[in-house]
Amino acid sequence: MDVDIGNVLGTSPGLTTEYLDRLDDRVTDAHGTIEDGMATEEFGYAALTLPETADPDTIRTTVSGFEDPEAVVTVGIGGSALGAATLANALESDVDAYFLDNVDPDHTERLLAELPLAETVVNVVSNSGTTAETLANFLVIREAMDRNGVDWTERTVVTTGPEGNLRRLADRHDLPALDVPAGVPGRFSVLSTVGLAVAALQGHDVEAIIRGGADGKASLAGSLYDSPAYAYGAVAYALAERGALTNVLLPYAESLETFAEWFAQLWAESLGKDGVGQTPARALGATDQHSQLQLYRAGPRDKLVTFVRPRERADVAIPETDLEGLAYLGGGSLGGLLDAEFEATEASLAAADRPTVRIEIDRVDERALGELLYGMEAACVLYGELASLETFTQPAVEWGKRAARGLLGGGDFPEADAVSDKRELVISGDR
Ligand SMILES: O=P(O)(O)OC[C@H]1O[C@](O)(CO)[C@@H](O)[C@@H]1O
Repeated sequence: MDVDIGNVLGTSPGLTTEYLDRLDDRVTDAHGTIEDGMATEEFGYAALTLPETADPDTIRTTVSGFEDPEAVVTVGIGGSALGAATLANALESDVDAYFLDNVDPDHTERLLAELPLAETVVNVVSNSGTTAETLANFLVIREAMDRNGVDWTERTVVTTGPEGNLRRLADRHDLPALDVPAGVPGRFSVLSTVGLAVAALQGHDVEAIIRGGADGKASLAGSLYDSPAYAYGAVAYALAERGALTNVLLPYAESLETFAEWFAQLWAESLGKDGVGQTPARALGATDQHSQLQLYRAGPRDKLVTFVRPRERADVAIPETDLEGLAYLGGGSLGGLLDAEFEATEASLAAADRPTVRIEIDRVDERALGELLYGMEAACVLYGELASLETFTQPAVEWGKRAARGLLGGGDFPEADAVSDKRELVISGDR
């Protein structure tokens, strides 16, 4: 993974090499804190040791009982689904991967109708074992299997913490079960059982993914000039301090679209604390050049645009054409056009003094994905150290959970009362 930060120098907002040199002293200190945290497997920092602690054999053995599944559906949400989805949507496989990570009845009903239930593995993932959406979806899919004469206990694998509903369920029905590694928040758990069980079921090279993470870990160093991940985390932090309060994650590869979704949770849930943070925006190149680029180039100077692209990819030729004015496309390729669009968009933002960072990987394969995912996690941890944040917790999400639970009669939560205090000013279209 390479990180090119040249296009944040002299932009507006922007940085200088003199400032980066001064910031580098703080990066050195932060790296020391991160290394200490890794050495003691401290909560959160333990995520950055996963390339050494992840156990691909246990993952493969645990899912080996499912002979040649046609599909795997992951029932989980947030970090319990997005890492596996990033890998599944980036890599090709004959085993179809689906994700039930919402409780939209229309979507769930359509998915259940589509799934070959008797040939599907249900991969239920929840660290806490109490997440309402996950448990509700599991109960629904289990009932669907019952209704279709499929023994759900033969089709289900569980990944969860040491206690809770899912652990008890796995014990009661002797289900294959994987442990969520201790001290690893969901959004940092892709390089563990949480993110890798689906990859194993889909026949991907799990060891290569972990090796990529190890490449990322090996590239951590006491200077941002020696560590792509720290260079990115430091620059994102410094630009946020200068008003770049939105970070547009813009991959130039359809296979990395879900990676942007994974990044959004990592960045928002880790760095949105105490009234500060940098809002992750998800976009896709070249498509969003025709929908959002206007704002990035001519809107408020409050964004960093992070390009992510593979240097190599398959390609498709564009046939020769006599269409008026389009001859320049004929004989080229879609990949050549995508590359030209990327270079032009990057240059367009630079010409408007808008800060951008270019993250490049060799290709979208297991090892490069492992390094990219690890690198973004390390960048996030560094940003959190520089900003003195509680990077690994997410207390703000609990209020809404209690309110929803109270509304559903799941306990006496004052937050639920606040729902009825909603201020109303409805402008109706009804005539
Ligand atoms: O794995 P669990 O406990 O179901 O949590 C799922 C997700 O919900 C959150 O806890 C937020 O509510 C995320 O941090 C986490 O990734």
